[in-house]
Amino acid sequence: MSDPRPASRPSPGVDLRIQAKELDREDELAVKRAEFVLDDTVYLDGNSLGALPAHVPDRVADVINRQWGRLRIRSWGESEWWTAPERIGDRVAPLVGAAPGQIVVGDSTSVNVFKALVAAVRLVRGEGEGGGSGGEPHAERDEIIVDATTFPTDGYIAQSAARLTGCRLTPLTPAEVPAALGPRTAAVLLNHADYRTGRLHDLPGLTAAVHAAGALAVWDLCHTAGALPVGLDEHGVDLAVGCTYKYLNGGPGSPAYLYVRRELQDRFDSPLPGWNSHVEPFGMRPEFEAADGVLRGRVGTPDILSMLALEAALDVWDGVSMDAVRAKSLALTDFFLRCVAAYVPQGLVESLTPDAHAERGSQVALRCEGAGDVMKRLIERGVVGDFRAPDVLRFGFTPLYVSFADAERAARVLAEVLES
Ligand SMILES: Cc1ncc(COP(=O)(O)O)c(C=O)c1O
Ligand SMILES: Nc1c(O)cccc1C(=O)C[C@H](N)C(=O)O
Repeated sequence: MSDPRPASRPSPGVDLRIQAKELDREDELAVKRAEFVLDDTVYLDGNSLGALPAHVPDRVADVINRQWGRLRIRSWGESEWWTAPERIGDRVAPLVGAAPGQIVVGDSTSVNVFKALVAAVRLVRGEGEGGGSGGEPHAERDEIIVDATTFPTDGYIAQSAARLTGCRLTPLTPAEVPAALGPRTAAVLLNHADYRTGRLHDLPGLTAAVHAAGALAVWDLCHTAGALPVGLDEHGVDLAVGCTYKYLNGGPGSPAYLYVRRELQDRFDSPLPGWNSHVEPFGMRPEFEAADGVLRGRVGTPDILSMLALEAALDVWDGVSMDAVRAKSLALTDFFLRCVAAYVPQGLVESLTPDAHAERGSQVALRCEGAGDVMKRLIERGVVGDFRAPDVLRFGFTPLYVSFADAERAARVLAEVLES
């Protein structure tokens, strides 16, 4: 039988390449790409380590050469090093929907998970400094619920926090949480997006359910901050943490952040009180007296070089609307999935990422056989994603610098690798 299609009909590849060009032409965020150091690889690993904003090296060089090299100790005041954690916290705040004065930057995400979770249990029980104000103390609450699908560090820290507070730890998928909440639940630690599948969890709904049970919600925003609107204040989140080296492009090991809702701050009793969280750090007093506000979330000397690299990196967000970022992220992941469906023969990959926009973060996870080897070959061919054991290919879409042409090329090269 002859082919009924007209001879001039373009292949799906030509169509998709044309569409990618059109989508890139219409993309209001496309101009942002020039603000990053990128080469001709397709970089889809910004959900692990964000790309370098081009102006950061000069700013860091100034911090090293002038602030450290010439001003030395004077820089704690003159270069405003001392106040960097709260100042940069206020730069992160609008990106996660928080009013100023509720975020401090510092330490790793793991350390901040520990602070937030232990403090949440103490808050609910009315323990600690000024304890019991603002509500009924619930000393009998002795359960911490943790997302069973979490990035491992949160699970490990939750185990330790449970041991230290005398709580039992209940690992559950986020969908199972509402039904499991009860009068003994103290705190619930959840991920806004699943690091493996890219599934977005219902932060407003789950936070409301946790509150209805009289418990507190702690959210890990590592995979959503800088990728979509979070709305911490709007949704009444109690405590939140996140890293800054993924979608916020702060650099390898850049400091994490801790959000403490304003109404909880005067009762926030950190399990890691350090001299930087003291009301009078240079008083060098033997007894601890917590500082006011979110400063209580600080611990020791801030890691200034990383922190000021992050501060510089945050400039790329000036004038960027998180709604535009979300719209592009969804369009990119939709388009990538469409290209994968068009190029990759059926049955070779299975998407673990939900189709529904309301359930999708900013990455696509594809399950396939030999995923580790497939990712190695993709990287050799200039498409950088990552592999998560045992069988997941992860592709992160950072709307500030990933283009639709990148998405099309990644799917095309994936098909070539899988067919070779
Ligand atoms: C959800 C989540 N939490 C925490 C971490 C890591 O925390 P840390 O910054 O302490 O390495 C990661 C990734 O590294 C993560 O994906
Ligand atoms: N933090 C990382 C690191 O220090 C080395 C390599 C990877 C990472 C990551 O961020 C992994 C990431 N959280 C993940 O979602 O898998």
